[in-house]
Amino acid sequence: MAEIMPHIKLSKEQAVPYVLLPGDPKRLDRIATCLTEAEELAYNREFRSIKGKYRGVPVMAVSTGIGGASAAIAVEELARIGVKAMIRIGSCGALQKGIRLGDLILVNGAVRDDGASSSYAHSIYPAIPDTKLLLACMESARELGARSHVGIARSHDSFYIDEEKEVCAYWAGKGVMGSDMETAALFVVGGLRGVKTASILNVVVESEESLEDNINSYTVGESAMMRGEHLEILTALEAFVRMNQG
Ligand SMILES: O=P(O)(O)O[C@H]1O[C@H](CO)[C@@H](O)[C@H]1O
Ligand SMILES: O=c1cc[nH]c(=O)[nH]1
Repeated sequence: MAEIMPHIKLSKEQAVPYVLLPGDPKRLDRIATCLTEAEELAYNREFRSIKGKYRGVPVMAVSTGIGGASAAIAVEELARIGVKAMIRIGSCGALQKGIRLGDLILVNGAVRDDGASSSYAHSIYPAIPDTKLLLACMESARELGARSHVGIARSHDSFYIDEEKEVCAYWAGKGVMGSDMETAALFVVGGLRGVKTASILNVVVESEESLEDNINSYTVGESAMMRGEHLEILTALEAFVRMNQG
């Protein structure tokens, strides 16, 4: 009997080497429209999964939910069933002026301001993507004509802290491009488990704008943010095609 992972509810028999990792389970519906032979595999808690093909290459997508803790569980269980490369398809807030809604941030390192990655390794251990996978994402984004920026993200555990404004200003001052909640955990856990990782973040809040307003319009609207999401999905899928070509 195939062992089924306790949270993602997937087994080795279902796994393919390449996986997209959105946070939001609903994003899988939009990923599915880019695939052929798309089928839902499982849906347990925040972990929803689909499988299909992109330009003939088998891929899966698994939602990680919000935060490093659940993302780390997804990465662990996916590594255990044989996944070799994972690209986060996330949303983020920009920390620098000039980065616009729907722009993509291709993360080349993450500030580990989350709890999950700290439970795996001291905070001086770097949260970095796989170089080849990041380069594949950069080439794909360029070919697709996506407005993209390569730089550092800060992964955190809550944006409702009393000092949020000051904390964001601090990291903006250090040149950090955007904030999300899962990239650091993905990079650290993936790195420790020998999985190639990358993270593409679609900007849904411009620097110093209202977080709630923009996240709300992201969930309902047809907009620059939705175009950004479509481009980040295609960028990741094209990167997997490049990886598959060797
Ligand atoms: O849209 P996703 O991929 O979930 O990413 C961002 O959105 C959520 C917060 O609204 C956090 O998970 C954050 O990292
Ligand atoms: O500002 C934002 C927007 C989305 N996700 C975050 O973590 N921060």
